[in-house]
Amino acid sequence: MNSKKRAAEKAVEYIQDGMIVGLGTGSTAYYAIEKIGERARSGLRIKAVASSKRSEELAKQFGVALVPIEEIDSIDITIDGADEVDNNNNLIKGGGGALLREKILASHSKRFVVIIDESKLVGKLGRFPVPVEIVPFASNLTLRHLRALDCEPRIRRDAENVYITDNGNMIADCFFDIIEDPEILSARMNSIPGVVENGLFSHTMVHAVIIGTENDTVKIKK
Ligand SMILES: O=C(CO)[C@H](O)[C@H](O)COP(=O)(O)O
Repeated sequence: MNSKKRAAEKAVEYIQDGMIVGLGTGSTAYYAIEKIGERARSGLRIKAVASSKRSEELAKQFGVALVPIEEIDSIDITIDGADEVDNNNNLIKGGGGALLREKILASHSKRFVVIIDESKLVGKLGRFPVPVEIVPFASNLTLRHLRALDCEPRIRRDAENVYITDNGNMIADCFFDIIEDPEILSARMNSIPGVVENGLFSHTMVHAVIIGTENDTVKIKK
């Protein structure tokens, strides 16, 4: 079993009967959704909300019952991947383009459990570009504001075309070197008109990080 799958399957052990479960997006979250489906077929009764159209499709494929997000008040547990995790459990997310819905789910979750392999661990964030969801209107001007934060923003493309999120927006991938203070940077980014949300997730949201290692075990970082 690979490391991502090992982390995902460990996280799924936290799920109990009757819970509302947030489904993440990406290749690690895939294994979690697959495992939740397996447990559902063995009798686990849960309802799920998805952070992307892709994860919604996977849930249907694996037989995970979905509930419209408008019908819930809170989420018991969300299980999701990350692109980088620093020493304090701050995250960069959104490599899969789903950061806005992922952050909404995480912020309403009693437990937000992050599943990664060891390659995602860093001392300080910044090796991976910070994805920022921006509205298409005046995106050139929004990029100018982002550039003033000392990064090189690039509009994400999907082969030939500009990548469009599930919310009809664009992603600016912002290349920094080292991010010294993710909280301040996140606040600065979100104060720019035209920015919808950014991919920096505060450690204050994170309940646990489950790391699948190469040697058949998982480590849990709180
Ligand atoms: O934030 C995400 C999607 O928007 C993913 O969780 C992140 O990109 C990690 O993906 P993977 O598990 O495929 O490495």
